[in-house]
Amino acid sequence: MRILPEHKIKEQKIEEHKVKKIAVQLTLMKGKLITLEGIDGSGKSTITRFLNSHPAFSSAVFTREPTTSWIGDAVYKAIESNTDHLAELMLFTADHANHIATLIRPALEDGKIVISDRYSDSRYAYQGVTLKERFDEPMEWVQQIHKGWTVVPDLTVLFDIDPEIAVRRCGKRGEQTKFEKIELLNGVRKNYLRLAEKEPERFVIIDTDRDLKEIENDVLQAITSIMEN
Ligand SMILES: Nc1ncnc2c1ncn2[C@@H]1O[C@H](COP(=O)(O)OP(=O)(O)O)[C@@H](O)[C@H]1O
Ligand SMILES: Cc1cn([C@H]2C[C@H](O)[C@@H](COP(=O)(O)OP(=O)(O)O)O2)c(=O)[nH]c1=O
Repeated sequence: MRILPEHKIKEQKIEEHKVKKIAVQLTLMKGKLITLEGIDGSGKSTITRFLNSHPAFSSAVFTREPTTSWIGDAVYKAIESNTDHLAELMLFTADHANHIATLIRPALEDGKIVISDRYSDSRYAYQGVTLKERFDEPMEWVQQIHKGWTVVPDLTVLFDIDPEIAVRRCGKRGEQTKFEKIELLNGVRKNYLRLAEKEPERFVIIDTDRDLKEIENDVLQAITSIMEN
C-alpha cells in the first residue's frame, strides 16, 4: 500500500469535500436545463466529458444536438453536403422539436438536470450567419420560429474563443465540418456574444483560451450558482 504524504491527503480531502458540496447542491436543483454553446473547437465536448465523468453529475442526463436520432442523421447528411441553408435550418429545427418531445421535457418533468452539448442558440448563431443573404435579420428570424414551443435553458454556458485558435484546435482533432471556417466562425462568435448581451441572466461566458483546469472550475461554479435563483 502506498502511503500518501500529508499535503496530498489534505488535497484529496479538499477535493472530496468539493465533490460532496457540488453533489448536495445538485440534489437540491430539480429539473434544470443547462446548455453548452460555442463555436466549433471551443472545447464543449471536452468539458461535457469532464462533467459526465464527475461523480457529482452521476444522475444528470447528458445529451446533444444534433441528436443521435434518425433526424440527427439527416442533419449530418445536410452538414456533409451542399444542402440549401433554409432546408438545413428546418432539419436542425425538426431535430430540436423531436429532442424536446422525446428527451428534454420528460427528463425535466422527472426532476432531472439535463446538460446539452449545443441546443437552440447554435441555430440562432450559426443559421443567423448562413441565412444572412435570405433575411434582413436572420438571427431574429430564426429565434422567432422557435417561439411558443422551445424550452428555454435555465443556464447557457458560452465557450468563447478566437476562431483562429479554435480552427487550429479542430485541425489537430482531425475532423472538419463545412462550418469550421474562420470567416463563418467570426460571424457565429459575434452572434453568440450578441445573444449573451441580450440575455445576461441566462448566459455565463467562459474564456476557453486557458488551462483546462481553470475552465473546469469556472463551469462548475457557473452550474452551482444557478442554485441561488
Ligand atoms: N483548454 C484547452 N486547451 C487546449 N486544447 C483544448 C482545450 N480544450 C479543448 N482542447 C482541444 O481542442 C480540440 C477541440 O475541443 P472540443 O472539446 O472537441 O471542442 P468542441 O466540442 O467545442 O468542438 C480538441 O482536440 C481538444 O482536445
Ligand atoms: C445544433 C446545430 C449545430 N450546427 C453546426 C455546428 C457544427 O459545426 C455542426 C455539427 O455540430 P457538432 O457535431 O456539435 O460539432 P462540434 O463538435 O465541432 O461542435 O453543426 C448548426 O449550424 N446549427 C445547429 O442548430
